[in-house]
Amino acid sequence: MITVAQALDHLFALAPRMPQEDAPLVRAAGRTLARDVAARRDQPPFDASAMDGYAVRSEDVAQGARLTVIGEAAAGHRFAGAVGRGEAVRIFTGAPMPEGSDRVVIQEDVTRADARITLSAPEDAAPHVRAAGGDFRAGAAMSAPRRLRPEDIALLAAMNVARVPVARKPRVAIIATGDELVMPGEDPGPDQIIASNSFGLKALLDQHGAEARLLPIARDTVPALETAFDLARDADLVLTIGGASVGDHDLVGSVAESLGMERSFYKIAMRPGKPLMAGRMNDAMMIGLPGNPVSAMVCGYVFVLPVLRAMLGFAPEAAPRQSAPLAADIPANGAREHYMRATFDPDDALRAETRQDSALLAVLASADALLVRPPGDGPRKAGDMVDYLAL
Ligand SMILES: Nc1nc2c(c(=O)[nH]1)N[C@H]1C(S)=C(S)[C@@H](COP(=O)(O)OP(=O)(O)OC[C@H]3O[C@@H](n4cnc5c(N)ncnc54)[C@H](O)[C@@H]3O)O[C@H]1N2
Ligand code: MOO
Repeated sequence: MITVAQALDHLFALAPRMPQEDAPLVRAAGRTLARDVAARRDQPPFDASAMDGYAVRSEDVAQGARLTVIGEAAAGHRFAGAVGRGEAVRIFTGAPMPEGSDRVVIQEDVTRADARITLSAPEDAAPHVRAAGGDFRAGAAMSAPRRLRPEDIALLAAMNVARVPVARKPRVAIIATGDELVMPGEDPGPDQIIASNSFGLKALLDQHGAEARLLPIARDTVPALETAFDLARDADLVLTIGGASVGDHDLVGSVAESLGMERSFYKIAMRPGKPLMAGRMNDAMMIGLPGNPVSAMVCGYVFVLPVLRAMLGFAPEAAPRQSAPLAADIPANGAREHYMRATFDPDDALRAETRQDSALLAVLASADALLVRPPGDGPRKAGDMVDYLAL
């Protein structure tokens, strides 16, 4: 069996990089920027007023000073003339500063009578002017790769980038396998259960930038699996769930190989998730996940998400780990890296769940983290620092 780190290296070597495509701004949130983009203009493009008030020359500002209002500047409408000594221009937030003026006195500090204003003691000495290019200059770059957040979309819009170069969404085909499975909402027979982890994986992958598709459940027969792989032909990544172990009905590996899958590895020294397999399948990549619901989800976090990020153009890196103190003693770990379901106490200490069976979705759903135990780790005491993956 190989280690988790070795498996990740193999997976990164198999992961196809997504081509670039253009997305309109309104569709770009959550997508991954595929190359650096540059601002097409300065922002603001002119010195602009930051307040509603009067644009003046700063040498004219004194308590009791009286100035003549010679015109108006509003956002989108500049004042055509210039402000001379003893003059002011009525101005509103966002308007270009008139020539000659270098300061805005806010209207709260002014008494107006017809075309005359009198300045009272100013509340502050701030000029209330936003300098041209003060936010960003033309040519300023947003660097790729970057998962575009709503604030990035706003910045791209201000940069006048209407179409955004993004990585194509990786197409992931998810194949749940097993005679015992029915879809949620169906009427299960007495020996049947509801397919669950396929839905969890789709949610996980879609949330992280994939376009995941659930194929019909494949029965434990060679023709059913062949049909499922055929339906997955256009995928960049084929994810199977179940049928990965050593039982008589575990056919996924052999059927995939008969269809041209070149296996890269099978079995990892980890718990849960041991019977993971992966390989190249024609132009796509195939990952065979173990069927146990928690095993499949844990492998989703530990392997599939880092692969997805690599496909989107991010550096090939393991899922980020954090550390926290243990809430209670835990016994020595075995020879496999253990991803234990754990919750945070109110004091932020991490508590391993007592029940760690890889079939228990309720335990996984109430967990905050996967506590990572290295292979052969000795017993640990409350207060010891441990690594975890946040869920
Ligand atoms: N003799 C051995 N038996 C098993 C071993 C082993 O090393 N030697 N490994 C065990 C481990 S660890 C795991 S994990 C499982 C993985 O088996 P498979 O990948 O072949 O999965 P299945 O047998 O098809 O299913 C296991 C379990 O999960 C349920 N399942 C499957 N798919 C789904 C789904 N989409 N949604 C919900 N539940 C699903 C299935 O009904 C089974 O209960 O093998 C152990 N056995
Ligand atoms: O590896 Mo299995 O995934 O331990 O339950």
